[in-house]
Amino acid sequence: MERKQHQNGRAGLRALASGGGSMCLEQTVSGDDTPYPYEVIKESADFLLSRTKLRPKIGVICGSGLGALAEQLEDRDIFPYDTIPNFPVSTVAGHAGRMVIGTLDGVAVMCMQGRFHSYEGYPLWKCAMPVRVMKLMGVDQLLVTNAAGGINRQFNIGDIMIIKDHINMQGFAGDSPLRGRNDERYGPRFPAMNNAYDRTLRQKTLELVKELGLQDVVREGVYVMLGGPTYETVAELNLLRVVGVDAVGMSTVPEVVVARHCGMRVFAFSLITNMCIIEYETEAKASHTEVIETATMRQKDLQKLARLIIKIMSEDGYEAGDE
Ligand SMILES: O=P(O)(O)O[C@H]1O[C@H](CO)[C@@H](O)[C@H]1O
Ligand code: HPA
Repeated sequence: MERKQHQNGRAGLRALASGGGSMCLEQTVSGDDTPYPYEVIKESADFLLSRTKLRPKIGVICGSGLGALAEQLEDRDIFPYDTIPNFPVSTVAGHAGRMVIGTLDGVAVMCMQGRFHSYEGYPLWKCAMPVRVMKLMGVDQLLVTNAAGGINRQFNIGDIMIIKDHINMQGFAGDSPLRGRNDERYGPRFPAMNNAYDRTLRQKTLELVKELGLQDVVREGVYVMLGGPTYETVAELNLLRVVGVDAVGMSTVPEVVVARHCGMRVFAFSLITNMCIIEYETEAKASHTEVIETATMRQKDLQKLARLIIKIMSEDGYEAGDE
């Protein structure tokens, strides 16, 4: 049953966080260079906690065109991003821009129906700030989904790639959602990033996809995030192929880095919405229309897979620090 759509959020510390306040916090949060302090994130978390009875321990981030999963939740509380204090807003087609808290097969989950990308003008820490909000609400396992272009020539459009590792290209260039003063309440200054994508969850999922009839379309591979919003040139794609990338997108890595920093267990998959074009002699072009069309076509299977992963997560019952 749909419960309510919240409309009356307040700006809260938003003015303060953007430099408009008068307390000493002002000096530490004066621009996009500096992640929101703990208190600002806590305000967003407390806002949501005070308006839902549910206490989700599992978070979901829906990629381009993949937000229909949020429609499957029962007993939903819906919060458009512009009603949540301190939240950015979604500006991309296929990202509804709402936080949906509800139950899926009896399990409480909070689901971002749409995410934030760096090409929208957001710094990486702001793209990933909802993950910290989830953390302060009690979430300790995160399912991240995205639409991605297939680089691996064995892949087909519509395949689902379980992410086993990523290449943090922005990190190579000195940018990171963790750039700036480290807050030990989330995690250490230098977090490890091997096994970022939980091995047990990947193994269990791979064992069980046969029961869903998805064994022929589920793959594993390496994801790279580029800044976008341009799709890749042929030369760029050739470079990515050489360094072992299987799929390319413009998201996910900042969210996963922040989730791992604060001890969350992470599972992520890419829907291969298009095959990257690596020939010069062609009129074909990558397009967001194709991305959304494929995502819409593959909704049912993606929802089946997401339900399976959420079931595995809830049965395993993970808490930060368990590994
Ligand atoms: O990663 P998600 O949000 O699924 O979206 C992907 O699709 C868009 C490009 O078509 C880019 O935003 C890319 O990152
Ligand atoms: N490149 C980058 N990002 C993407 C793509 C792509 O081909 N498809 C979906 N997101």
